[in-house]
Amino acid sequence: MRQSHMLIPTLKENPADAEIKSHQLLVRAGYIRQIASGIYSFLPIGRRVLSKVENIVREEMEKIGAHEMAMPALEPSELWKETGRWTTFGSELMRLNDRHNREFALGATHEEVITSLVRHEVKSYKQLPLTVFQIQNKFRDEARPRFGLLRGREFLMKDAYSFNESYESLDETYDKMFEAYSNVFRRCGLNFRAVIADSGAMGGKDTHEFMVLSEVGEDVIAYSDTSRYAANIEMAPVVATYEKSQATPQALEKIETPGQKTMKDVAEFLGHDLKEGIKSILFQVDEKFVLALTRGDHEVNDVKLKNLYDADMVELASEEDTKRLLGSGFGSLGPIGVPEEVEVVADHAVEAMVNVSCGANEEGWHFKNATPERDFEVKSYADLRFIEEGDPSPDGEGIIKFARGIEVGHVFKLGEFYSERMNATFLNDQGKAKTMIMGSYGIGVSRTLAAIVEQYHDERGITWPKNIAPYQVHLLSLNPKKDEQKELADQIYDTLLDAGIEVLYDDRKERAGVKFADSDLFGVPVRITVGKRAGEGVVEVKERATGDQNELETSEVLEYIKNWYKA
Ligand SMILES: O=C(C[C@@H]1CCCCN1)Cn1cnc2cc(Cl)c(F)cc2c1=O
Ligand SMILES: [Mg+2]
Repeated sequence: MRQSHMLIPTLKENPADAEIKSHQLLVRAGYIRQIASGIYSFLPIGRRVLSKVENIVREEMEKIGAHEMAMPALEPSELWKETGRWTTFGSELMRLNDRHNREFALGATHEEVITSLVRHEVKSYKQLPLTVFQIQNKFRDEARPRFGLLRGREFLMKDAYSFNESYESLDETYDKMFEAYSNVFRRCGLNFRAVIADSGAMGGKDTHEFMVLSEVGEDVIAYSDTSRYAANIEMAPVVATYEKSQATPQALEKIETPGQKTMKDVAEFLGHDLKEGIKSILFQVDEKFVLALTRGDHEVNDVKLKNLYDADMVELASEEDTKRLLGSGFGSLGPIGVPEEVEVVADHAVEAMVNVSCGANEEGWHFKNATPERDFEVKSYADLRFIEEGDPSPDGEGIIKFARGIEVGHVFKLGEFYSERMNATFLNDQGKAKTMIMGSYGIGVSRTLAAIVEQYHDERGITWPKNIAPYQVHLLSLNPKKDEQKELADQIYDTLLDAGIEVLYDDRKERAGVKFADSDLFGVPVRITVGKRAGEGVVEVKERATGDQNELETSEVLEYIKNWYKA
């Protein structure tokens, strides 16, 4: 393609509202332009890259037998009323009325739409399993769109839906999707982890998020430094074990600790380190009051507490409830002498503790030499703390490290939530009507594109992976006014095009400096420059990512490019 005819508006400066590299570079290099907050146009080179990502997704979906279709973006509200989601989704679901004043949603996701289609068209187990997908713009009125394509209000998503006759069959489809997603993100050159996002016990397989490791990611993941284990920070189970202290229990002592508020203050005041104190936090768990104990240097994981009680609500007890039940404020709470109505649970680490300090449930007083079971009852010991860097990985391989992640994919086992409410049934091999079992599987295609830029750029611009770049070769003629340069560049352009190479040809009447700067911004992997040695039939070839460059005879160019892309 000749740049003299193309719209690729590049900018020297970062746009004011662009805080992260992918947002800055995609705008500066003329890939996208914002029309409104969180809403973007893809300019020609942006559209080409988006298609490269789309096609990788499409190929991997078709490889596992998912069939592409296209569903409407206009979703009748009646369908969302059948599942109750018309009300549960508030202002994030964009809505509009047609000329007859009928209500529609602008498609945020398509479980209802696809289920309403399948319930009419699928009647027999012989038609299952069925997996369909689409690649389509979704609309979600995010309260705070930010970071360019990473959190937009209209964005490109691949959403797939599976309909299975049994949970075993759903597991098979889920595993195939899991594999396909790994292929997609590997082919996009991304450093990613499949993260256990399940709120259930360790290894719960109801849902995984695919996270690209990046400092600008919104989520924190705990991952193993030697295996592929990764889990959402609030889900990651702690498998660390604790050596029971061999110390002889000393006599309990009540000590005045005036003005010592935090665990750190108390530990310093009593002259021991944090891990020799017990942290006691009072929670309200649904209607119950629970005093959760952890070792002084650990943090209570309220999601785990919620799972332990299978509760709907877990929150810190109020000041007045704390005072009423335990007789003191937050700084002096402890497990000794708590009333019946307060249940005491403790993280496993507490069980191994002897002669430790804890609050005395009296303002400004603490106990020294407290020992579990002798001095206080614990109703149950459980994994109640947040996992920490350095903890052993739950899969037994390596140790845990933290990273921030950008969620680019999410796979769900939906079960019967939609098919039951929408009466999507099939006749099984006994002729009995059964509710279909569903899965749903999403990839943020435009978000993936931005995540690739986050992982592939340098100070001069984007450094696309070979199979994602908008073109394979960027051909520059530095001074088209010089005939020998223009003719040689035109000749190389035609040779490459005839060989099926994707070429972006900078034939503009611009200064060399402008051409080089734009070329570095675009990030096309290989650049061929026709300059002052054109007369000798010699051109320069340069690799964008490594900066390696050398000179080639015109006759060597095509072979060089073919080999470079075969490697
Ligand atoms: O989208 C999913 C589940 C899967 C993900 C993969 C592709 C198919 N759907 C979850 N989710 C997230 N945000 C939403 C936002 C709005 Cl406004 C909405 F109305 C619905 C949803 C919603 O359902
Ligand atoms: Mg998600």
